Amino acid sequence: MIIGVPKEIKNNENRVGLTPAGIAEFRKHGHDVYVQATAGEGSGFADAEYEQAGATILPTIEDVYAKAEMIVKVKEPIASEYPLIKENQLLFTYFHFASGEELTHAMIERKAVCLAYETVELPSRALPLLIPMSEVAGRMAPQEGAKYLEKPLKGRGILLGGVPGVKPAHVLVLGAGIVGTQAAKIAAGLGAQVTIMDISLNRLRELDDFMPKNVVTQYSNEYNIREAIKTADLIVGAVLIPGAKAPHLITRDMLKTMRPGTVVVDVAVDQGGCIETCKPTTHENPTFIIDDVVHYCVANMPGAVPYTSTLALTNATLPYAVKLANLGWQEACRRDEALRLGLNVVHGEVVYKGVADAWNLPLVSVDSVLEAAHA
Ligand SMILES: NC(=O)C1=CN([C@@H]2O[C@H](COP(=O)(O)OP(=O)(O)OC[C@H]3O[C@@H](n4cnc5c(N)ncnc54)[C@H](O)[C@@H]3O)[C@@H](O)[C@H]2O)C=CC1
Ligand SMILES: CC(=O)C(=O)O
Ligand SMILES: [Mg+2]
Repeated sequence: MIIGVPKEIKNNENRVGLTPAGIAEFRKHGHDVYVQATAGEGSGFADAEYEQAGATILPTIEDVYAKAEMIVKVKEPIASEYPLIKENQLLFTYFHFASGEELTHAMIERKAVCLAYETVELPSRALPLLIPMSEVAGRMAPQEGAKYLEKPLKGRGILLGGVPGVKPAHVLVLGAGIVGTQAAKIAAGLGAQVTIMDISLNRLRELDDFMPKNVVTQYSNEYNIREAIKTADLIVGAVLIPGAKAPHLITRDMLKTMRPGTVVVDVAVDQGGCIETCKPTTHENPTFIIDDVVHYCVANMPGAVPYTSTLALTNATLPYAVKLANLGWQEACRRDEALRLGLNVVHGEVVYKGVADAWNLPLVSVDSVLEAAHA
């Protein structure tokens, strides 16, 4: 198969879809890989390293899309990339369709095969291609929150860990999955008083067993959230209903009950956000203020730490990408239920329920597109 790796063009997105080690793996299996010039630079990989590993460097993004049968990248295509996408081209990347109506319609129109990292799902319900970036974003959330809590950045002016004789900050984490757990762990490590909420009691039981004493678990419901936000200094949004729009756990009216300078880091913004007032922001301009609450809603947080993130992401994606190249997407998805769940939009049809529901589009069964592709 011919694989293409374009340079990411989203604001401050410094990750890249394949490392030189990934190129070597593809070459071992007899595939050809084309990498856009300087695609790996932001993650510390020079063109020469890709070439040594067996890739061909192409000068422009147009060249890469024109050559490739499968595109391996990081973030969803953005508008200038839409016209480059070819019918039947396989795109293996994050899409977050449930928060991107224009993107959904564009991919339907291009008749591409969109296999989304974030909905590849194991029988255990774990999301193996989301986990590594959730680990990164979860660990970043208290770090970013701590920064924006500083007074010159419009926060309350409170130190997460306090000091002897002065109370630490209160950090509220909504969602106790990968992002939430990592965020709670780091916030606790910095000395904050942490409350973590989830609707899964089993998950809260697990956390209760291994979290330090300054992390308290609490069931997530509107009553408890309304109470907790009154005293929270930093709120981390970390809920997920896979492939679907995030529920709004903090609504606009609730902001007025929060203290001025409270910071919300809505990591779930890539699925629409769990705080109603969150809108996606960029690393260039990460925050905005509504009702004196500082909103940090960067949809590609790991893009800011590409030296860590690219390796973490490609460790997880590469075996799946190689499987897709070896077998073709149809056979790979027939054999691997996890990959099959990654199919979101195929040849102009929406095949993932969360996406169809989000934009009121007809849902077509994955089986029927796999059958059609077989025929
Ligand atoms: N902004 C960014 O750069 C990044 C964003 N993310 C996003 O972060 C979000 C969370 O991801 P993960 O932690 O990997 O998901 P996860 O599936 O591991 O955890 C989500 C948790 O939310 C819980 N939940 C669902 N409804 C809830 C409710 N009403 N109240 C409280 N908890 C509820 C679930 O029970 C689950 O434990 C996703 O939207 C993901 O795409 C992940 C990485 C980077
Ligand atoms: C998961 C995601 O949206 C990211 O890593 O950017
Ligand atoms: Mg207020």
